[in-house]
Amino acid sequence: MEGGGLKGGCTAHAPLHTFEPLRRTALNRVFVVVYSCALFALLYRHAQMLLYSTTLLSFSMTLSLLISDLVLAFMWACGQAFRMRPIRRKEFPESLKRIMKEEDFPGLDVFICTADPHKEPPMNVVNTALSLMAYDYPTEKLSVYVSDDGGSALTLFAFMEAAKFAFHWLPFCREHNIMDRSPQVYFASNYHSWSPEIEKIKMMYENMKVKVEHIVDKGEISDEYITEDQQRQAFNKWTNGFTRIHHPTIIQVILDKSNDKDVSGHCLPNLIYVSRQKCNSSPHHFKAGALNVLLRVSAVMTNASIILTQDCDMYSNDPQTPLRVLCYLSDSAIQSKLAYIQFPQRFHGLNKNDIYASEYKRLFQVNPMGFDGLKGPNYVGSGCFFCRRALFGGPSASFPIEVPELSPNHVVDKPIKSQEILSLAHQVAGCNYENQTKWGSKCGFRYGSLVEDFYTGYRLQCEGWKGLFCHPERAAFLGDVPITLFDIINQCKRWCIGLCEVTFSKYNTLIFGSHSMGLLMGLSYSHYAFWPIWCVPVTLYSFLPQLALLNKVSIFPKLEALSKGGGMLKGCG
Ligand SMILES: O=c1ccn([C@@H]2O[C@H](COP(=O)(O)OP(=O)(O)O[C@H]3O[C@H](CO)[C@@H](O)[C@H](O)[C@H]3O)[C@@H](O)[C@H]2O)c(=O)[nH]1
Ligand SMILES: [Mn+2]
Repeated sequence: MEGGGLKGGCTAHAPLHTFEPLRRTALNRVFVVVYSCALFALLYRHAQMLLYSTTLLSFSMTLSLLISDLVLAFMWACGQAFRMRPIRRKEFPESLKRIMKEEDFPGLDVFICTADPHKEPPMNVVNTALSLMAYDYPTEKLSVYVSDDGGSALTLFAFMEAAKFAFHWLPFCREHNIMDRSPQVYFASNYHSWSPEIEKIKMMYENMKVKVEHIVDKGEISDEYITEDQQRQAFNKWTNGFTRIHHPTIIQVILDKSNDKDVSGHCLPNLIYVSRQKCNSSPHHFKAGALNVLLRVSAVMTNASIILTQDCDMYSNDPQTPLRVLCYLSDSAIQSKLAYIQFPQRFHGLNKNDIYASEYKRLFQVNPMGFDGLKGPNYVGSGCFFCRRALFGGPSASFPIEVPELSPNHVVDKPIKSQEILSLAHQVAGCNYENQTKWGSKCGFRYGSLVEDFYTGYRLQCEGWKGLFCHPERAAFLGDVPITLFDIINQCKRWCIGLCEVTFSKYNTLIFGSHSMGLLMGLSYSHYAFWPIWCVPVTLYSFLPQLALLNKVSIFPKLEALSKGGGMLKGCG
């Protein structure tokens, strides 16, 4: 990307970031050559066997072997692209202060997506939001937007409670310099010493938790919990005809940085609840649709130049994360083409040896380093900081957008709760707003695949944007893995369908991808896009040995046959 060796964005004294190639790269390249020769020999043998086969049985078995091994060889070849130039990066947030004052930090809009209060408990979503609101970042530059695709009053209620708790929690984190800023994680850990102050804030948290869990269990908010008129007005929007798939837009500014100060007098970040309009007649495009609504609503309200997209089950595990991001974004050498900075998805609650292999370490931690040495990692949906501009056209040309207020250059000069801002925000969150616009095709998060993250990152990189992989030792975010077999199979099915949608479109990673980004990037993306075809060799290989045994056919060469130089098998020949 930026040349070889140990390099980085340098100031006069210390670098903000460096990177170095991994040591085994040369060895990997030699291995690829040797192993490719072996693969060609194997495929040659299969082809020869096919030509010499005499019975239908031996023919079909050899053909199955040939197909399986062709698929395996193709997947292997794609995977090797990651090993051609893997790099490891390091950033030095402590050097940041020397070149940048806090007043000059860019704005940061955080997007959290949730879709179902029963599958994604509001208490978890609230913990994610609190951990992000408590970032070590100037609060007047920070806004947190919550997209509720479940359109649930329970989620809104949970956030109203969370806002009250934030008045105490944020100054508490700052004063005690706490690392675990998700209250649930902090109070579950037992390393902090007891003090009356900790006990007091823990009580507050427990009270909130009991209240929220109680209303979620009951499925409705009883009158006793609604204390303010403003709250009552908000909940009145849940009228009789309101369902999760058919309802009007609800936008609620829960915290407003220009008015709300925490108990120590510091301003609080904006906290905005958004449930976009849903109607049976127009497609909602799942998470990509939700993110595009947030992109527009946030443009109208705050229009920060950096956006963090976050799944509701992924809390922040390190309050310094945005400073790491600034180490890259403030480097003018890479700024102009940089679309996003991806952190790995890491998970908590796995047992030490991860016996169910839920960590997907290769997918989320190893392969992205390989991508990073080329044009950058794929976007994985959560833990990713975008430059807003990247979602509005290519690196050299952005196109005019239908409403000037949505443009990334627009400066918001009205209070967030003003009537003009609120009515425009409602308008851009409507379900028919995107008709006849470029949203989802050229602008914003891209539609057309169930894996909108993979597809969006891919399309951005095809346009010429670059990504960057940031993998600090302490996990920046920690999330949940699916824990039931049903959930895992469902996730797997969703990913496979989404990837097939990309593979069988005109944006095929092998053809379009290699053409736009070069062969290695095309192969790397194909390693994911073609992931569903693993099922071909896995299925064939699980039946072949039994069939061969039953029919007394041997499918692997015998040593003596090989030493005679023929390689033909008695049974199959
Ligand atoms: O209509 C929808 C569906 C989902 N979501 C949210 O999208 C996120 C991811 O959905 P989930 O069902 O948890 O999918 P996973 O397979 O666990 O997620 C992985 O795969 C997705 C699709 O590739 C990515 O979007 C995610 O970021 C990535 O973590 C969650 O926060 C949901 O609340 C919505 O907002 N609206
Ligand atoms: Mn998930």
